[in-house]
Amino acid sequence: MSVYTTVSDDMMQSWLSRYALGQLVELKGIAAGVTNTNYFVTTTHGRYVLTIFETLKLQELPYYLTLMSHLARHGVACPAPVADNTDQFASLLAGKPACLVSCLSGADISQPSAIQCRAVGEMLAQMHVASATFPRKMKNPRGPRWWSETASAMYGFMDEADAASLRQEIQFQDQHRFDHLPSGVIHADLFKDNVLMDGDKIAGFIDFYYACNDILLYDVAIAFNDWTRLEDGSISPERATAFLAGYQSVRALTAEEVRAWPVMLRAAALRFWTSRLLDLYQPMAGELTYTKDPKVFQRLVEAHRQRSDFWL
Ligand SMILES: Nc1ncnc2c1ncn2[C@@H]1O[C@H](COP(=O)(O)OP(=O)(O)OP(=O)(O)O)[C@@H](O)[C@H]1O
Ligand SMILES: N[C@@H](CCO)C(=O)O
Repeated sequence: MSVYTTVSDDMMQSWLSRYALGQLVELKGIAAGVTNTNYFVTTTHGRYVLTIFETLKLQELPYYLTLMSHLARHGVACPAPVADNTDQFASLLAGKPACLVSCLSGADISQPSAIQCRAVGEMLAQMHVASATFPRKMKNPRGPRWWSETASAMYGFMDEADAASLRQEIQFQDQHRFDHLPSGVIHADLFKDNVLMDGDKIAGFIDFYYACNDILLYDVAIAFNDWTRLEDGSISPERATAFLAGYQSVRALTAEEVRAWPVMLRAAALRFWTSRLLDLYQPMAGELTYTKDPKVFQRLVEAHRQRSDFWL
């Protein structure tokens, strides 16, 4: 259950007076989610999602919220933040930064079909294209420097063979730089649990709080590694082909991107291998973590090393 910050009906009603959204009808905590507190808020005007940010600061929010607003305005399926009477997307509630966004239909799915993978690939490309005109910039806090430094702090916790495999991957990635590839705004965490599906349609991408400016192909690889992976850890060729066809139906990959793809798949898997190791061995104080298994991404890195077919 992740309602870390409790909001009473009275607090909510009073905070809602900042908005042109009518009167509070119902306030209901959302159990899913790990990092933030989320509520469904029904008012006399409609249904919204309240997010209370447990770690991000008020001054850090404009990048993410104006990005979501920009994307929603361009027709990308994602929640639209609602501005208050002072034209701000976020303000303090119960002493923490909070915002309201539109409530989407649909639910996340764990076993996507090829058709659903195609739809996600297509919407991801739409997001990349639409964000080309987004003016703000954010560096990726979890790029190559971050994973090198984090891995150095993890080797001591790992058994020797696993540490050697991680070291090998960091060294391999150090020999490859992608600064020449197309870059832009990336979601950076487009896993299955961050997409709400309504049948075969994308109801919306959510959880933009790792979004940043980086290589577009890296975003494609992050989503690909999660959406096309079967429960046994192997990549489904049907899902893989459909996902990439969906992406390329909107934005064709350049020849340089196609050449970089095998290395990028490994980089994207390395990023989550490292973050899961960090969550396992050095969880943040007070954080409620359902620790996710780092081995899943270790195995994926190692499988990508052996591959000769990359679905492109
Ligand atoms: N705009 C929305 N419309 C409908 N449901 C939403 C919306 N935003 C979030 N949700 C629901 O709330 C749940 C939790 O949201 P989310 O995954 O963003 O939580 P978080 O704690 O902020 O992030 P994380 O779990 O990635 O750390 C989602 O699984 C989804 O069911
Ligand atoms: N999607 C991440 C967790 C949130 O960043 C993972 O599965 O490791």
